[in-house]
Amino acid sequence: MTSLLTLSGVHKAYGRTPVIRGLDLTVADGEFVGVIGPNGAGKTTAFGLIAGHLRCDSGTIQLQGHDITALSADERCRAGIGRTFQIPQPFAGLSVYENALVAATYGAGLDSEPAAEAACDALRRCGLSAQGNQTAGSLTLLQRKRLEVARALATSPRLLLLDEVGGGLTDAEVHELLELVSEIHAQGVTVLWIEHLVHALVKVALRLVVLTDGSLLADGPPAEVIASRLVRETYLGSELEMEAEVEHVAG
Ligand SMILES: Nc1ncnc2c1ncn2[C@@H]1O[C@H](COP(=O)(O)OP(=O)(O)OP(=O)(O)O)[C@@H](O)[C@H]1O
Repeated sequence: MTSLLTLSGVHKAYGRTPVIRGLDLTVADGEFVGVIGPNGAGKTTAFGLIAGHLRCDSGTIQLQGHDITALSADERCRAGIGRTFQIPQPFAGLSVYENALVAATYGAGLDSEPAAEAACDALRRCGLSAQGNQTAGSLTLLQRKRLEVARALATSPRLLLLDEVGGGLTDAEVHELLELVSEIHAQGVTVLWIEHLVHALVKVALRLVVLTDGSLLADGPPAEVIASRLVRETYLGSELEMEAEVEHVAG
């Protein structure tokens, strides 16, 4: 598999507080990578750096061998990076279809006809075709999660960054979301998914990376990473819920 995304020696501080410390990460085309780590580890910051919503202090980011470090978020979106946000902010008064259309038009920069096609396609893939005319504000929580994924998909990404889309869902709803993301991955989209629901993530991710204090603590097959003593020790004493997640998966 060829390399799709490469982070080399990436650093980022907020003021004087370093948050990402020399992060190196390579993701091959077609991978499905889960990203875990305690609260404040820098996971969302790393996504912001990859998607261009934040700037690296130093280091480089490459997409398909091209240096994208200096590109804006819009340019990176057009280069094939789509993302969801931890706190989804759909246009509540617009219809579901219009929300996807805005992403295709302004995110991906498509003209009206291809944008309409991309929006419809994204809604279909996310099981929201029947809700196209409903306002986004009237959706259930699971449908809002689906819409968040659809908005990212409407930009036709090669690399999809999912930031805790599973939060707040019931087990059955999480299962539906896993199926949705697995289908998207099977359609050829490379997935990088931050999720606190480790037990759910390990069912679908083929590789797991653990971020702690802004650098990689572990990287490998999910079962091996979760079983690693270092990883389990990192979660010990962290939030109880997370500790339980890791212990539950490790058995
Ligand atoms: N805009 C900001 N300004 C200052 N500090 C920030 C900012 N955004 C995040 N931080 C801090 O940077 C650190 C890393 O935050 P980040 O959200 O990247 O971690 P995370 O691993 O995604 O955490 P969580 O799992 O809680 O979402 C935290 O200590 C956070 O408080």
